This record gives sequence, structure tokens and C-alpha cells, in this order.
Amino acid sequence: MADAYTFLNAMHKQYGDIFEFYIGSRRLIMLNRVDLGENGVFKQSIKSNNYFLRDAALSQGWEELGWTNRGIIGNRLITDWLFNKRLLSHCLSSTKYLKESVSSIQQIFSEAEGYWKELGDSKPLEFTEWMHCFIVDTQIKLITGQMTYSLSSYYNSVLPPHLKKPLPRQSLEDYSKFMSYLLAWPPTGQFFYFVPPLLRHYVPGIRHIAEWLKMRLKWLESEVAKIVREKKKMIENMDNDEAQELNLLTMLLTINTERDTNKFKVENAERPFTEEEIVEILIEAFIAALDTTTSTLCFLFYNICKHPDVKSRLVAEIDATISSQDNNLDYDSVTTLFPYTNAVMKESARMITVVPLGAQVASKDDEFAGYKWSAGTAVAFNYGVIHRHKAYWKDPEIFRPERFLDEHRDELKPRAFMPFGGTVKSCPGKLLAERLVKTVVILLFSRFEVELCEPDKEVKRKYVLNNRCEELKVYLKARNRG
Ligand code: HEM
Repeated sequence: MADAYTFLNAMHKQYGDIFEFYIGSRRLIMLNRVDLGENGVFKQSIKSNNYFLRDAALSQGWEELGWTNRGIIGNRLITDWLFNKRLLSHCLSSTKYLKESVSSIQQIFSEAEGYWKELGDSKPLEFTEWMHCFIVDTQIKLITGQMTYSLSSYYNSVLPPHLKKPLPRQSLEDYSKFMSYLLAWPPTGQFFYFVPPLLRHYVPGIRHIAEWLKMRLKWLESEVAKIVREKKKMIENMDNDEAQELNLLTMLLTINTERDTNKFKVENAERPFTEEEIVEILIEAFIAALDTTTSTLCFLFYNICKHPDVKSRLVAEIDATISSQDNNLDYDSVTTLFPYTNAVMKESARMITVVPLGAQVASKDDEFAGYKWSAGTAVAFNYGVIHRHKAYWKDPEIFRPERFLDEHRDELKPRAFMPFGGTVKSCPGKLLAERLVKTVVILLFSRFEVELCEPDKEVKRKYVLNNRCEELKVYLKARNRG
């Protein structure tokens, strides 16, 4: 069966840039061009924006899960949402944190590099699995400061029995349970949005599923609460002049307190976070960061390898910018150099948009795109279609990174490219994700020749609130750059 994204793309082909459809009794207006929502959902100012609520946040199901009065993703309380989002964005975009991220990514990449070299270049690697483990280790370290040893566990699992090694002690108790419950968060959101309360509460089989899902969320929350409390205790026991770890959790715990070594000041957000607020924000940061970053990387590697001329130019840029002896990529180089690599990253995100759909709700009566809309109308939009729309792109189906280079800047249409969202609900992790993806692509192509195992096959994708890369098999051969 086609997924929701494929279905909505087919609807666009049939009905054009604006159409409506129903999910149960809920009516959704679908927009496939930016100008149609320019005075509505794509308005930039928070003050005049009428669409800060996600469609699902109005559902009774999300209310039952408690997602509508806390956190960021489903929060209906505009003041709390704004407070949480302002502080989170501030922490995630701080230069000190981004610098630390680039260096942590390199450390974890070196670990993966060692495993790939030991495995040799004749075996196909299931790269979606490798990247998933790499991103789990990286993001959990960046978010909490903890090590999860996902890469070493996966490496061990692919070794023949006589070569398996003892694993390092996992710092998160019951780590695989934690990960599987975390990954169940989006499907839980879908279940509670789509399945009506009457079925959830009274039909025995369905009621059990609902209770089971809620029980898993409770467990997840209590595990994250333990991590938060431990870190809080650790910070309280430190001397004031002792250097603090640099991770998101430490920043969230200290912001707006006297322990804040970063001395962050965020307008209209001057109080510290409560423990409860931090738990929710951490869970949402895990959920929003893991699958999106893994799939962005996998689709990027696929697109590079699928286009040998692009790969040659990308590798030439990397080789000309960093020497083979350079074991340390510095943050400023990652941020300011490698223009062609940047362009390739953007073109890949345009061709396969990882978060292609959004849906928000009008909080007041409104008028745009030539129609009047009453409060409560859900407006959905398809970034995936916008990214390949003939109104904005020349030869949209052709993979041509040059369109993003400075010399072609004039040809880019404003706001036609929105891989991190284009509404007030856009992504607070954008800078972090961009640095992460760029660092990994530079490291991978500077140290390995990368080939697809099945170059004629299309990459496998599935829509699960984001486009997930389902399978990517590659051969890696260590490069000898002399
Ligand atoms: C390449 C990786 C990523 C991509 C492509 C991506 C994309 C997006 C997009 C398109 C949205 C808006 C969705 C909408 O309009 O409904 C979003 C929201 C969000 N993202 Fe990201 N994201 C990425 C990485 C991250 C990271 C690393 C974090 C945090 C550590 C993060 C945290 C969030 C949060 C909390 C929201 C919700 C914002 C709100 O509801 O106001 N994302 N992301």
C-alpha cells in the first residue's frame, strides 16, 4: 500500500496546487506552493501568525497523552511553547556547543572508521544500520553527555562468533529497551491521533494497545527523568569554578541559573527550566534528531554515489581543502569552506525531502489563497512537492547541485527550499544538523572510496512522519591519499 506521502503526491498530480481532503471527519486544505500560504501558514512573524499549532495537537488523543500542555511539538499553550522553543534554539545554536559537536562527531567517526577498516572492503555494509548507530551514539552524547556504545554493539553483531569481543558496559541501563521505546514515539503519536477515543477506550484489543503504548511512554519518561536527576545532582556537587561538560542537558539545567557558565540571556525567557520541562524537551530532541539525521545522511550518500561526476567534484573539493594528514577538522573550516559540498547537501535534501509534510491549524478565522477559512481549519503543506515544483525550479527532476552555488544565487526563488520547515514551527536543530551532516560527509569521502552495492536500484524510502531510508548497501574502501 502507498504511504501517505506517495498518496498526497499523486493527489497533487491529479488536483493541482490546492485541494482538500478528509481524515475521518477532519478536513485538511493541502497547499503545494509557497505563495498560496504566504499570508497564512507561511507568515514569519510569531505575533501575527495564526498557525503555531500542529493539527494533531487539537486531537483528544494527544491531549490524553499529555502532549498538548508541555514541550514543543504538540504544545497548545503558546507562551510555554515559545519559552521552550526560544531556550532550546538558543542552546542548540550556541557556537560553543556547535564547536563541541564537530569535535565529538570526529571522535565517534574515528571509532566507526576503525570498524570499517577491520571489516575490509570486500563485504557490503548495511549503511542505514551503521548510520543509525553512529547517529544514536553521537546524538545521545551531544544531548546528554552519555555514551551508548551502539556502534561497538553493532560491530560485534556482524563479526563471526569466534571474533566477537566483550562489550563496554552500557551507561544507559537497558539501552535497547530505551531505544525501542524512543523509536515507538512517532507511531504512538499517529495511533492516538487517528484512532477515535471510542475505539481506544472501549474496544478490548484496541484498548489494550492504547494502554500498552501509554505504559511504554511512562517508562521512557521515568528513564529520562532519572538521567536528568543524576546530571542535576552532579552539577550541584561541582565546585563553582569546575569546568562543566558541554551537552544539551547541562545547558538546559543551568540556563538562567547562577551555574550558567555560558551566561545566556534570552529575551522574554528569563527563568530556569523545571525538571519536568527538561524531561519532555529531551525526549522531543531525541525523537526529532535521530531518524531525520540518519536518513538525511543515507539519502545524501546515495545521491552522491548515484552521480559519479558529482562525486568526483565533491572529492576533489575535499582533497584540495584538507590534507591527508589533517586528523582534525576544525569548526571554522566546516562552517565556512566546502561550497560545493554545501550545494550537494542542499540538492540532496531538495530531491529527497526528509520531512516533506506539515499540517497546522488556524487559531482564528482567516483569509488567504483567495478563500475564507474558519478557525480550526487544518492547513497541510507539502515541502516535497514544493522542492520539485516547476514554478520554482528549472529541470526539477535533475540532480544538479550547481543550482545552489553562489554564482546561481539569483536563480533561486525565495522560500522555495525549506528542508527544516518554513513556518513558525520550523526546526530549532537546523545549525546542529547541518554541521553534523557536513562533518560526516567530509570525513567519509576524504577517508574512503564509497560505492553503492546495487547502483541501478533506487534507494528504499518509507514515510513514517519523515521519509526514512530503509536500506542502503555500500562498499567502503580505505583511500590511500599518499
Ligand atoms: C537533518 C536533520 C533534521 C531535519 C531534516 C529536520 C527537519 C525539521 C522540520 C522540517 C521541522 C518542522 C516540521 C513542521 O513544520 O511540522 C522540524 C521541527 C523540529 N525539529 Fe528538526 N530536523 C532535523 C534535526 C533536528 C535536530 C538535530 C533537533 C534537535 C536536537 C531537531 C529538533 C526539532 C524540534 C524540537 C522540532 C519541533 C519544532 C516546533 O514544533 O516548534 N531537529 N525539524
